[in-house]
Amino acid sequence: MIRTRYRQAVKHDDNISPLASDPTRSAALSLLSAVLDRHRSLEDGLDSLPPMDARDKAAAHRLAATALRRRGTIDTVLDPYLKRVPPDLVMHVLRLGAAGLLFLDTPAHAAVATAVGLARARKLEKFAGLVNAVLRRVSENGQAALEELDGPRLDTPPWLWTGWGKDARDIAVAHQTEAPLDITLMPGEPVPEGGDLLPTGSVRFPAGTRVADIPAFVAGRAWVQDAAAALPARILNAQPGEYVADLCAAPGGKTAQMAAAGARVTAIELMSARVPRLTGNLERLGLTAEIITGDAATWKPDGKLDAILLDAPCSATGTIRRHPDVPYLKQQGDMMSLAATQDRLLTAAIGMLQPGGRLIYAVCSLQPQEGPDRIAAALSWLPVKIDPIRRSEIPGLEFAVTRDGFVRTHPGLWGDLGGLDGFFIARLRRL
Ligand SMILES: C[S@@+](CC[C@H](N)C(=O)[O-])C[C@H]1O[C@@H](n2cnc3c(N)ncnc32)[C@H](O)[C@@H]1O
Repeated sequence: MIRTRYRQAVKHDDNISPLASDPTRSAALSLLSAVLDRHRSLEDGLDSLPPMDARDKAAAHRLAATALRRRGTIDTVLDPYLKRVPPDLVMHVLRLGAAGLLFLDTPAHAAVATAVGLARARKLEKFAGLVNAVLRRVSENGQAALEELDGPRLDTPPWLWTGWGKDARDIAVAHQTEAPLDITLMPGEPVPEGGDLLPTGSVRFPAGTRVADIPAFVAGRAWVQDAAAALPARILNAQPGEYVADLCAAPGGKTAQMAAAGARVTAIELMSARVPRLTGNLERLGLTAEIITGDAATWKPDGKLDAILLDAPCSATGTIRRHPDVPYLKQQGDMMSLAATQDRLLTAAIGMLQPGGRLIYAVCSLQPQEGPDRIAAALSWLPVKIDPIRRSEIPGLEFAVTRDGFVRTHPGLWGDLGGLDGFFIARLRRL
């Protein structure tokens, strides 16, 4: 049955529209290939694109992100129409075409014709007939096929699903939709038009809002930061004049929060390539911090610190709805080395604090090995105690405070407000 369909479909080759490949689809193909074939991040892929119109680039990003977000579902829909698995690049052309057809309301003739044009432009003429035939089938039958499929499950790698325990389905459902745009405002800045003030203080705009269209951002009075990512610095609650460090700082959202609160901030960043973004962001906001390029685990502060924010390097599985490339860049096997790095940073951080000083440990991860397990380990060998986070410290998210006094957010929470990234946050005090 499947093979017959395929043979019949190939005959449609004669009807292919001569529409040439457009820059958006060509860029989207490069992005998809960067992530799936070369295991580079979407962000790196975007940086490597040739100069192009900003709107085309944004559209390419959206198309590639949708193909990644829904890859399991898309591949399942395509499968019956493929006699053999085609070469990777052809498969990506099909994925992009199907993403447009199934999830982005691209009209059938445009989705098919641009995919065929793209195949030809990439010297894949031999497969133009296949692309045409398969995508025609998807345009005819794809929506009906979708109704039979468990999208959240298909689009989530099993090791992640297992790690998310009872919340897995809620999280996976939330990943199917593009995240809204959240910003943090400088103290005293009024809520910009079109934005909704969230109970935790962040301001939210609908998904797809261009940050360049928000006057407060353009004026250097706001920065992009998910509502959950704004919580660690809010909970740290740096006071004017306090000596604090942001141990893993770039691109600087949390450094900016602490500097805006009037603290004396030292921001440390290991990757020199990420430092210009940190400095650039602070300059744009007119904020000051001492910036150190180096390993936070070996940095020595100028005296003991009042407070530390350790936003540790992690698997970033809490940010999948914003970064749908994460499941293709990280693997279960990475957990051990990330946990070891976090333990090293936690140990160093405690040594920098004055007695009674507070440490906020945060990870944008949903994996237990990176959150509660690291705190349990720290409690067993470091001179620290848990300082439980109180529900009143995160208004509107009281239910995210665990029995142990940690904060655990995930994208399935706040569903009516548009969700939020997954974070684990703990506050420790040096004994
Ligand atoms: C989760 S990101 C930090 C995000 C940042 N706190 C913010 O809110 O904008 C982690 C950062 O830590 C940096 N990093 C990783 N290991 C580090 C180390 N040993 N010392 C300092 N920075 C490190 C990474 O390069 C990355 O920029």
